[in-house]
Amino acid sequence: MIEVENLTKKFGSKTAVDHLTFSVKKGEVLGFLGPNGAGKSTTMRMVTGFLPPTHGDIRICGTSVVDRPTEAKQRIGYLPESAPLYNDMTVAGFLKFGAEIRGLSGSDRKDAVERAIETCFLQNVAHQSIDTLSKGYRHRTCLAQSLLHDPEVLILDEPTDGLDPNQKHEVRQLIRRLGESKAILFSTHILEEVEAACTRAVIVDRGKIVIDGTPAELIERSGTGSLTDLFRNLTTGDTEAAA
Ligand SMILES: Nc1ncnc2c1ncn2[C@@H]1O[C@H](COP(=O)(O)OP(=O)(O)OP(=O)(O)O)[C@@H](O)[C@H]1O
Repeated sequence: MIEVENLTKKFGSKTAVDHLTFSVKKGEVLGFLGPNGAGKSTTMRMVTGFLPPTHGDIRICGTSVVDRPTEAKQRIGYLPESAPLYNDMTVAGFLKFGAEIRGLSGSDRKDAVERAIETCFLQNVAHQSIDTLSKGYRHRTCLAQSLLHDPEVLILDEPTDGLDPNQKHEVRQLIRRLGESKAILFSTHILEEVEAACTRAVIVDRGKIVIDGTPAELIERSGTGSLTDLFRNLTTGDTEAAA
């Protein structure tokens, strides 16, 4: 459902993403790992059609994001790294607004908002103003907006960043559950997330994939049973600092 082929992004003389090729099938949750500056967010922004690639293409359910971006984006739910929220709206009001933007109206809009609230366990805060929410609930509200149109593909940029351990656990379980019927690509630099939420993971370093496998395969490849050791052996540390 997600096919990334030879995806490359250059910013001036800097190559942020370097000929990446991978795919994600329905029922797969692909963890996208790498150190700071490895090219994760740049890749996510190209996959979701917000940034044009220098080379390469992305197909969402067979539709090219480069050639037919509007059609491709209709099948994607996207949680960006710094997800935007309107603080003066209530949770339900924000989701209703999001559903309207997605072209839903009448009972379809009402059903979409109710389903997103239920899926992300937002019932208790549905009528609360967003500026009064804890970080975890704000995060879940952002996740809920990405689900409104029941997309086949979900792209989540560091979906557990800044959450406490209980909230991280809940969001990982939610990702796993959603992954049963969708194709999910999510970026993280938290290694425990590979075992907790992914069916497969890739590690990128300086814009290139350095390993691709199931959590069990990655642990075996580490030689020590530690994903941290594998990560440290395959990556070069902070790319910004290295540059
Ligand atoms: N708009 C831009 N202009 C110039 N360079 C950029 C731009 N966006 C990203 N970069 C550079 O591209 C590289 C990859 O950045 P990116 O944000 O994709 O990394 P990341 O893996 O998401 O990092 P982090 O884990 O810190 O979020 C970095 O060296 C970054 O400085």
